[in-house]
Parts: sequence; C-alpha cells; structure tokens
Amino acid sequence: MTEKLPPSLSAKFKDSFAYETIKDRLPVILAKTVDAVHRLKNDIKEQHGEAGMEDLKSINGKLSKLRNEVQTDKAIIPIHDGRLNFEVWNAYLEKITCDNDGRTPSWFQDAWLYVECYMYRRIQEAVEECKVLKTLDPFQGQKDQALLSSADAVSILMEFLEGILGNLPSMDDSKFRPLFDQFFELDLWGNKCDLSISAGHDNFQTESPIAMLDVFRSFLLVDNLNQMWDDLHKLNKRKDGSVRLDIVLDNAGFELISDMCLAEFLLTSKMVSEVHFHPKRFPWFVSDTTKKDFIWTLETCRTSDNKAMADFGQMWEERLVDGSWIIKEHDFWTLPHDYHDMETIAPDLYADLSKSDLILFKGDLNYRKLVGDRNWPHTTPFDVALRGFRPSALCALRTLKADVVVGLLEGQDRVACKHTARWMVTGEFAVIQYCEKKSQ
Ligand SMILES: O=P(O)(O)OC[C@H]1O[C@](O)(CO)[C@@H](O)[C@@H]1O
Ligand SMILES: [Mn+2]
Repeated sequence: MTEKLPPSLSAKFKDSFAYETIKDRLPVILAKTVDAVHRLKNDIKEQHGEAGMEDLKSINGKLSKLRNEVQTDKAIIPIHDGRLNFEVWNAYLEKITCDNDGRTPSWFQDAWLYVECYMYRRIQEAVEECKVLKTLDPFQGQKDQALLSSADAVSILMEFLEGILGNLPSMDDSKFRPLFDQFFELDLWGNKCDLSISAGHDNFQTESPIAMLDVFRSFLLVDNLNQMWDDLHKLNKRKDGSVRLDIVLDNAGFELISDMCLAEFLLTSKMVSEVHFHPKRFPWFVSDTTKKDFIWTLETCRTSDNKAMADFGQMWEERLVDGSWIIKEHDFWTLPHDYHDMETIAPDLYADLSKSDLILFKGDLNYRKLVGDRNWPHTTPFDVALRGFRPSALCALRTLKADVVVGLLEGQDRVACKHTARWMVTGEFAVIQYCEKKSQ
C-alpha cells in the first residue's frame, strides 16, 4: 500500500512562498549573480586573459538564459556538463516526468524543492563548462563580505567563548547548563543570516548576538533542548569520552562561526570528543558553506587583529590536523532529494551518519529536506514527517524561512500569525526539534 502524503510545496499554489520565490526571488538572485560575475571582469582579465573573458561571457549568457527559463516556466532540461552526478540529476528528471504521466516538469508546476535545487546545479553547470574558470564561486564575494561585515558580532561571540573556556572542563551542571542552552541558541539564531532569503541583499549579524538571545526566546516555537541535554548527558557519562557530533552545515559568515563556537564549546567541555562538519561540494543557495569557505574562514580568523579570533583561528586549524574536527564532503548534500531518500541514494553517507551520536541539521533548507518539503499539518509530529529518516539522534536548528513547519501545538500557528501573517518565512520564528536515536 502506498503511503498517503501531503502534497509537495510548489509554485502552482499561487498564494504560497514557493510561488513568490520562483516568480520574484530566484530571478533576482540570478540577475545579481550575473552582476557579481561581471564585476570580476578586470581581475579575471588580468589573471586569465582572453580565455577568462570568454568564460565570463559564457557563464553570464547561460545564467541569463536560465533566468528566462524560470520566468517563462520552461520545461526542466537535462544537465549536460558530464560532471557532479549529472546522471543522478537526469535520472531524477526522468522519474518525475514518468510520475507526471510523461509531462516534463517545469518551474511553476512542480516541486519547489526540486526546481530550486536544480537552479543552483544549473549555475554550477555554467561554471563547469568553462575552460579556465571551472573553480569560480559566483557567490564568493557576497559570502566573504558577510563574514567581514559581521566582525563585531563575531568578536563578541568569540571573546565570550574565550572568557569561559578555561572553566568549562570543571564547571558543575548548574552553571554549565545555562551556557549549553546559550550556545545552542546562538547557533540557532545564527541561521537568521542567510543571503538567499534577502535575495542577495545584506543580512549580516550586526547586533550583539548574546544580548539578543532574551529577545529571541519568545519566538522559539519548539524547544527540545531539555531532551537533547538529557540524552547527550547520559551518553557522555556512558561512553567514556568518545562521543561524535555531526553538523550538517548551512551558511558561511556569522552562522558558520556560531557552528564552530558551539563545536568548540562542546569539545572543551568534553560533552563530545570529535566533530564532523558537512559542507557543500559546490556553491549552493548563495550563502551555503563550501570546504573552501570553511578553510578561508579559519584563515581569516587566524590572521585577525582581534585576539580571540586569532586564537580560535589557530586552535581550530590545529583541530583539523589532530582530527578532533573533520570536514566531510558528500555529493548527496547538493542533490535535490529529501533525506527520506538518503538511505537508497547515498547508503554510504547514511551508514556513516549512523556512527554519529548526534547530528545537527542547520537551517531552513536542511529542514525542508528533513520533512520532505510537504504541506504537513503544523501539528504533525516531527518524527512522522521524517518518514523513517533516523540514522542517529538528530536535531534541527532552524529559523523559519519557508512555509512548512511541523511539531507545533494546536493553536501555536494562530498565535504566531497574529504577530505577522508572514510568520513562516521571515526568519523571526524558529524551532529546535530533536528526535532521539531509534532503539535497535
Ligand atoms: O540558508 P537557509 O536557512 O537554508 O535558507 C535558505 C533559503 O532558501 C530557501 O530555502 C528558498 O528560497 C528558503 O526557504 C530560505 O530562505
Ligand atoms: Mn543556506
């Protein structure tokens, strides 16, 4: 018997955020990307000469064509760069065509999650097909700027962490627990800062992140920190020092720094013994972290004039060498599949994540993929929406930027809606949703 599931979010629903995104936000992102690439003209000419200029023209031509395809609801076409799992993408396209009784999917008619992921794959295709600009990241400038512009918030957070670090290993639970909550909350609210929600407009962390926590707390719709604390605490006592944390990263800039600070906090306090970070294999949803962004962030910290930033930059580079931090790339994170499909599409990744003690999923897109980007009733239990995806204990730290949410109490949505009708998409509201490890 096939499972009866709610429909996928899609731009075919005209009053949805999917419609607004495909109609307005994606074309703006594409236009801004063309602009950003164009502004690299002089540097590219200097570095690569005429071949670079040819590539630049070719990228921008392809992005402009793509923009037109989005705006005119063209049919989705296969990926032909011969790289980066192009055959998986094309098989996915065929499968949807088949599910549609032979109708090729298009931007406004089919699943939002699929077509939006596909747009970033097409941007990458334009880059892959270059002769000399194959490694260009069209969002690099925006991401780097996002970190530099949030320098004040970054230094406040790092100075705060540096100030308590020495006391952490011997701190008793009554003092430690409030800090545990604070570092998780800081990491959660770091997710307000992505560049695609603002269609590439600045969205940097400029306030003191610690001072903001009290204000933000009333916008937390689900807070499962207690359960997570209990489980991690038990594990920590039981496992004699060996506890693995995985962080499925989201955005570079302030959010990545808040991920790194949380990782440091948990390592120094010996709640965990190793942290595996999962960045994206290629530029994704404008602000998502690639391995290159991760390394650049550490280097930028290490060479900063701010003492705390420089100290942590150096310490974290050493963590990559001693293995307490591990960066793991996997193609699955830049495929269009939701996480219910991971076990079939990427069994190696699923098996690896099963060795983790706790997996943190950062941000909105990860949440959409966890719950399959479907129009679930808001009171659907989180574990029901996961549809069996449970490689280990997992926790979503997500500010709401898309019109899907589960796990709410009856009536919570109505209260939030009174605050703002757009409560699901502004990034003001958030959830910390935890699901324990499946018993064997
Ligand atoms: O960086 P995040 O938190 O995953 O957000 C990504 C953004 O892209 C979207 O997934 C779609 O545009 C939104 O839901 C969200 O605004
Ligand atoms: Mn993102």
